[in-house]
Amino acid sequence: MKRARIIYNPTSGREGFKKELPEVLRRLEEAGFEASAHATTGEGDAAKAAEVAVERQFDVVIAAGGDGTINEVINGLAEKPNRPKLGVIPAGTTNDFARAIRVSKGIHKALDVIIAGHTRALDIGRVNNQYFINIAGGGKLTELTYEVPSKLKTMLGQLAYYLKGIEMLPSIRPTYVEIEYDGTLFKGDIMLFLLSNSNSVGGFEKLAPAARMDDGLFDLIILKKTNIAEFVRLASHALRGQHIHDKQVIYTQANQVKVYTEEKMQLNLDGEYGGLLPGEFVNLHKHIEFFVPEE
Ligand SMILES: Nc1ncnc2c1ncn2[C@@H]1O[C@H](COP(=O)(O)OP(=O)(O)OP(=O)(O)O)[C@@H](O)[C@H]1O
Repeated sequence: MKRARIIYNPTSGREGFKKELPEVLRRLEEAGFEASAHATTGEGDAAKAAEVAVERQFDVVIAAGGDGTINEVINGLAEKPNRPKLGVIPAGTTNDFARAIRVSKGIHKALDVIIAGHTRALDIGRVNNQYFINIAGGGKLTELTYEVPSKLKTMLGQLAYYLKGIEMLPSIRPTYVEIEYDGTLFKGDIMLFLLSNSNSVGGFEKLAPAARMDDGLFDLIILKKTNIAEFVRLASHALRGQHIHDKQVIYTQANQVKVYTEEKMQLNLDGEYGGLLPGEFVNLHKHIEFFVPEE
């Protein structure tokens, strides 16, 4: 019998998963799994729970929560040699990663995908000793994702980010960076850089239009120094995927990217604070097998 370990964040989103847990366990048992669950207790706990699940030789790990929880679970699995298959149940405020792998938002629909059993090996990113699945970035602008209080996010969802973004806009300054990508060197002042593994980022579905999750490459976006008016114009273009040809934007693909900074620059990994740059990013090709809908 296959064994599945659910790792869920009882506080994420509108706390909906907790209520559904008994039914989720029942359905997994009915589908032939021996299933058990771990409720995370706070920061870092989902990663630890994932490591324990590998040690206990679970065949499947199911991460239920927002992007933060899935990111932690990946961090717990990434360095292990015998990685279990990973199912994702989007139950957070931001579920960019689930959207990227076409797992729809309802808990039971997501569970259907896991029970159906179709999997695909996907790339993940590593920077210094941390892992990310969807996106890494730096620059003042990316910092707004963790300056939004989580209570506000629970209440307002995506809107909370936009409100915070508008509030922060006047204080966003460019930063001098040197970015080396697969042998090419960029030097200059930037508003932000993003390394994306998927094309679904913070509600911008067309931010990295060429991104594929199993091509061994990141999509690299560098937004050079702009004023506020230019920035607002570019953001509206980005919603339609029209930013990639702009002269203020570098858009390319790379397997390895090094980012050097002189002043302090925070690293954002999947929407959470990931320490300070500099960093060396590597795309780990088809590193984890995910349950995805059959195309
Ligand atoms: N029991 C808990 N109490 C408080 N925080 C927790 C608990 N378990 C996990 N967390 C933290 O919540 C973070 C965010 O969770 P997650 O991404 O699953 O949900 P979310 O609803 O999208 O949350 P957020 O909107 O805050 O990103 C996790 O990275 C983790 O540090």
